[in-house]
This record gives sequence, C-alpha cells and structure tokens, in this order.
Amino acid sequence: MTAAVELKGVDKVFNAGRPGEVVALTGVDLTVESGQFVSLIGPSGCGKSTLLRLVADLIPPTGGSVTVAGKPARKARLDQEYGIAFQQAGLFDWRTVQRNVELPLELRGASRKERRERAEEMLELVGLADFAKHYPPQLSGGMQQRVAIARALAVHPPLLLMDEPFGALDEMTRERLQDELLRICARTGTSTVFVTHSIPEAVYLSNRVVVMSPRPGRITDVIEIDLGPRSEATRQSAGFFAGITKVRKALRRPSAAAAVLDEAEVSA
Ligand SMILES: Nc1ncnc2c1ncn2[C@@H]1O[C@H](COP(=O)(O)OP(=O)(O)OP(=O)(O)O)[C@@H](O)[C@H]1O
Repeated sequence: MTAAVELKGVDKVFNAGRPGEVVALTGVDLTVESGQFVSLIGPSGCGKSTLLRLVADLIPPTGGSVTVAGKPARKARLDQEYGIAFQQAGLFDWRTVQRNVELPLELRGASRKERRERAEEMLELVGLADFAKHYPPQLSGGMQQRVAIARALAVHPPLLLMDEPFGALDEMTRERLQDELLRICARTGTSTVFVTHSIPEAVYLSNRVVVMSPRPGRITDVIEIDLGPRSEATRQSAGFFAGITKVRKALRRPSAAAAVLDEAEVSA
C-alpha cells in the first residue's frame, strides 16, 4: 500500500548562505503508513512545525524528497490530499460555522448542495450540528477547534496535518477532543501527523511517537505504542505510563548529549 507520507533525506535551511542562516532540519527520513497516527515531539525550535509545513508544501525542502500519497508534495497539495488544523483554529469570524466548514469545498468548486450536505455531515461528526448557524466568536475555544477539524476533514482528505491543535485548551477539554479525534480518524480511516509538546498526549494518540533532537532537528527515536483501542482506562494503565517513560527518556537523551557538549565547551 502507498505510504501516507514519505520523507527521504530531507534537509531544511532557512536563509541559506545569508546572515541569520538556520539549519532547521537535517537528514530526516520518515514514513507514515496509511491509517497510522504519528506524533512529532521534541524541544522548542527543533523543527516540528517546519517538518509539517514541508509535508503540506507550504515551504520547499532544501534537500531530499517529500511524498504524500505517493505524489510529490506540491501535487498532493493541489489535489487536496490533506487537511490542516493548527493551534489557532484560524476560522473566519464573519462566516457562520457551516460556511467555515464549506470553505475548502468552495475552493474546490463543489456545488452548493454538495457543500451543504458535506458540512452538515462533518459538523455531525464533531458534535456541532446544532451550532451550524453560529459565528466562531460565539463558541468556546474547544468548539472552535472542533470546527477547524471539521473544516480540515471536509474534503475527506486521506491525511490530516495538525500542529498543536489542542495546545491552548484546558486539560479536560483536551482529553475529550483527543478521544473525539481518535474516533473520527478510526471512522474515516484518516492518517494523521500531529505535532505536540505533551508526552501523555503523544502516547495516548499515536501508533508511533517520533522524537526529535534540538538544532539542527533530526529524528533521534521512533517509539512504537501498542495500547490497543483507547478508553478512559488506557490513561490509568501500566502500558500508558511505560510509553510515557520511554518517550521521556528518549527526549532526555539528545539534550543530555548537548549538555555534555556545553560542559566541554565551558571547560575548554
Ligand atoms: N521562516 C523562517 N525563517 C527563518 N527561520 C525559521 C523560519 N521558520 C522557522 N525557523 C527556524 O527554524 C527552527 C525550527 O522552527 P520550528 O518552528 O519548526 O520549531 P518547532 O519545533 O515547531 O518549535 P516550537 O515547539 O517552539 O513550536 C527554529 O530555529 C526557527 O527559528
């Protein structure tokens, strides 16, 4: 089966050869199989968002190749092979919830009837059917985030790219949305690449947690999570805590190496 995402030897340098050059990513190889949920975790500035933006073809790589659904990233973007949801829900305040969700379908030239039906289906899926006629400022942060997810899924993309979508939410809302997201992905068969700072969130959601190192960003570990179908009991289970410990140790490893380097520099 074609992988949902494949990165081979990807490098990203911002401002190459100019003042302020930043080597954001180096030698990144990553495959996300179809239907998988993969989280990216790592210290601030390690290149998680950059990696996601490369997959979305919002920026080009400096080296290597990015393939989405077997196509070059640019073709995949034009074919709307993925939906995007970021930390800021990014909704248009002057459009109703329904018309926000319809937006990607409008861009695709879908008929008014198709747009309305699809938006209703998506709002049902995220539990917001009763709020279709509301405007985003009338909704809570969690509800706005669910609208953003509905919008990202409106064209039935095989892939969902999410950059800290629940980062600004309280813990209870966050856990509820995590469960909703897993339910939606299971129902629609969507593959997901999810950026987070939260170790428990990464472990709870993912089939695989990809751990990245600080500058220049590299993948240092890929941790398989095998917890079966998630439920409230999962959050209390020994397997869940074992997963958290594994990710935490993996995150410490590169920074420990950096600390040793720093000490060497200080003592030199
Ligand atoms: N447009 C840009 N121009 C120059 N440098 C950039 C640009 N975008 C990102 N960078 C740099 O690339 C590196 C990686 O940034 P990125 O936003 O991908 O990190 P991140 O892991 O998502 O960080 P955080 O967890 O803080 O959101 C950082 O050093 C950042 O300053």
